[in-house]
Amino acid sequence: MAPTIVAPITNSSEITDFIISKGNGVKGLSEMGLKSLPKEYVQPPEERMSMSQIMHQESIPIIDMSSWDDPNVAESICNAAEKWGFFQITNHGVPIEVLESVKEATHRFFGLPAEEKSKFLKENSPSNNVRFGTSFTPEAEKALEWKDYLSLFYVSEDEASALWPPVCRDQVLEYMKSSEAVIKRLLEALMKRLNVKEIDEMKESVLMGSKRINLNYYPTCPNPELTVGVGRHSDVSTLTILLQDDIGGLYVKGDNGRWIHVPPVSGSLVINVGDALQIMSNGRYKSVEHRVVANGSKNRISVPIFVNPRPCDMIGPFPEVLEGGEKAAYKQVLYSDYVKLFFSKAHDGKNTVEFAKI
Ligand SMILES: COc1cc(/C=C/C(=O)SCCNC(=O)CCNC(=O)[C@H](O)C(C)(C)COP(=O)(O)OP(=O)(O)OC[C@H]2O[C@@H](n3cnc4c(N)ncnc43)[C@H](O)[C@@H]2OP(=O)(O)O)ccc1O
Ligand SMILES: O=C(O)CCC(=O)C(=O)O
Ligand SMILES: [Fe+2]
Repeated sequence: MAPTIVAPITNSSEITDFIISKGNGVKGLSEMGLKSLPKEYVQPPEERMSMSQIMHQESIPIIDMSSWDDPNVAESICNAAEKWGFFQITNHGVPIEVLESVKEATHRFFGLPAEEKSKFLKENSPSNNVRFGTSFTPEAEKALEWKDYLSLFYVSEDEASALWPPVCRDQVLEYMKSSEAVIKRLLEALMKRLNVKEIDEMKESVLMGSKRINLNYYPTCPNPELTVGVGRHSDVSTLTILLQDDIGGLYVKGDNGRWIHVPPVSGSLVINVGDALQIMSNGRYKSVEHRVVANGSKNRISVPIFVNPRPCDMIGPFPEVLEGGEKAAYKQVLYSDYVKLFFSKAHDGKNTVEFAKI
């Protein structure tokens, strides 16, 4: 096949057109072999990661879930959710082959030609529930983020069969299905500590009534020190179950404000508390700021499953948490209002949660 000749991209509108409108993403830009970072991606110094901000001696807990019935396991999960808001789990019951095949499927999707991927851009996608994009909210961001993504909001198997990209659909569905048991176990343990004895239908809906899965692709970057893969944010989910590959680059904010690396552990899943669980637990479990650095020599992928309330659910502190006389720190908010606020602005740390504070 004759090589495609690509003219150099020089100005801002050409960048936007090539990356956003034509569906090449930052992957397309990276593959052109550009020597320096376009100015649109240069983050202000306070948003870049410097070595002095990293705390090398700390690490988030790694919890072995093989003896699930041992009360120490549930205890470790709740302690980690209170102190760190982040932990890794091993022996979680999701087969390693399922994890490997969803990673392969992610590479397959991003390996498609831009014309194929652009069928899922917001303007072209057959549904709002399937979206291929780049950065986070390019229209609201002063500086763009070095990441492309495919975001899939799960409605039903039938909808997924009809609308999700066939190159990754089955593997993504399998990963979602096989992670259900561990998600339930985690939530059961976390609820017990909140005095919620049973996860009835109402609680199940508000804790895990909707799911979104993102396939993230962070291409090699010419000046990784000047930009970010994902800027500082907390997730708006109840819990996030994240599969990362073996490259590394995810950092979590520790309680002294410095950043702790989440090292890839083969076969593990990273779990983090989202804003919805912080609100429902009245602040007992913490959604913690995290970010992803760009990489100068390697492409990285990650696959988070965001476990959420349903968009139509009202969320607020559970009555069981307030039974002992604790004052509510958050009001009742409509979850879709909360998520729309999150998606309407650039990443801004933990600011979204202010919307729900009393
Ligand atoms: C992408 O990079 C990210 C993502 C994240 C995500 C972290 C999370 O925690 S995701 C969990 C989000 N929660 C849910 O999906 C819960 C359930 N869903 C909803 O409540 C709704 O689907 C909705 C998201 C509120 C959308 O409501 P709808 O009424 O259908 O309206 P839309 O027109 O579809 O969207 C409204 C508005 O939201 C933005 N948006 C929607 N989906 C996405 C998406 N997948 N990615 C980015 N932005 C999205 C968008 O601004 C829409 O406005 P437009 O004018 O652009 O249409 C963490 C870190 C990352 O880097
Ligand atoms: O890629 C990662 O490791 C984390 C991505 C993330 O924080 C997100 O998609 O919300
Ligand atoms: Fe996140």
